[in-house]
Amino acid sequence: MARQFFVGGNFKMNGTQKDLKAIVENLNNAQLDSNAEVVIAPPALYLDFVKQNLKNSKVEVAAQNVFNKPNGAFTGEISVSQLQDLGIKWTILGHSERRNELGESDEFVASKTKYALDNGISVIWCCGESKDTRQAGETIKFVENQLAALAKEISDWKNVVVAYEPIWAIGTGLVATKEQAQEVHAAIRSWLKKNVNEKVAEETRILYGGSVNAKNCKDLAKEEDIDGFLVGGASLKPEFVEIINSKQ
Ligand SMILES: O=C(CO)COP(=O)(O)O
Repeated sequence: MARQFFVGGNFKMNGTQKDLKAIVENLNNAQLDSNAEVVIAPPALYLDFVKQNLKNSKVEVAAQNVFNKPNGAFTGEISVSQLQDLGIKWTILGHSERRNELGESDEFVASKTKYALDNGISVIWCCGESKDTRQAGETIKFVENQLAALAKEISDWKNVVVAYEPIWAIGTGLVATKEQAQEVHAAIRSWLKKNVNEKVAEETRILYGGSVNAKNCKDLAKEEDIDGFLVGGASLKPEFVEIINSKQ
């Protein structure tokens, strides 16, 4: 089964209403690859604003994070039911910026992923190694450990998209080579085959993230196990359209 190409735009903590309106209008007016699935993740404060302004039915809105408890006394968090209330069907979880800056453990990320999936929210689950881990030759072992923590919690992978984002490539302009990315994507797929099952390995989309831009996306998109991208900085720019269309 061919996996549908998937492109996510992670706006991170960027944009005001004016900026976001311009980004959304650019997407509204663009010709987007009809075979690509596209989601954009604005800051939580603007989820509804972006959704209301989005007129291109090809594009869905995602949260950048969601909590693992129902509504209640959890200051600063947002709940699955609040996402559902706005008609949001996706969330990113386990981004390295949250793991590293905010101390989210593998177990916490896995628990939030389970909670979101159990309650009908699809998840872009992120993994990826630091520069030190890569230099120590431990990239694959590291990513496999992150996967193992997730696999302990979840059994249904149907609504999971994996994003491999090496930390040294995020926001640095140092994109992974297509060989480096393909090697880890293939390792993730073979881990899924061995530890979950063949169908999940075959069907799960594995995205690459880290300094993807209009120039490097086409070559990366040709790799067998790269099923799309999770884009940071370039998703705020008009070139995001070229990245969405990189498989055309
Ligand atoms: O972290 C990323 C997407 O989640 C990648 O960010 P950049 O594309 O800015 O490197």
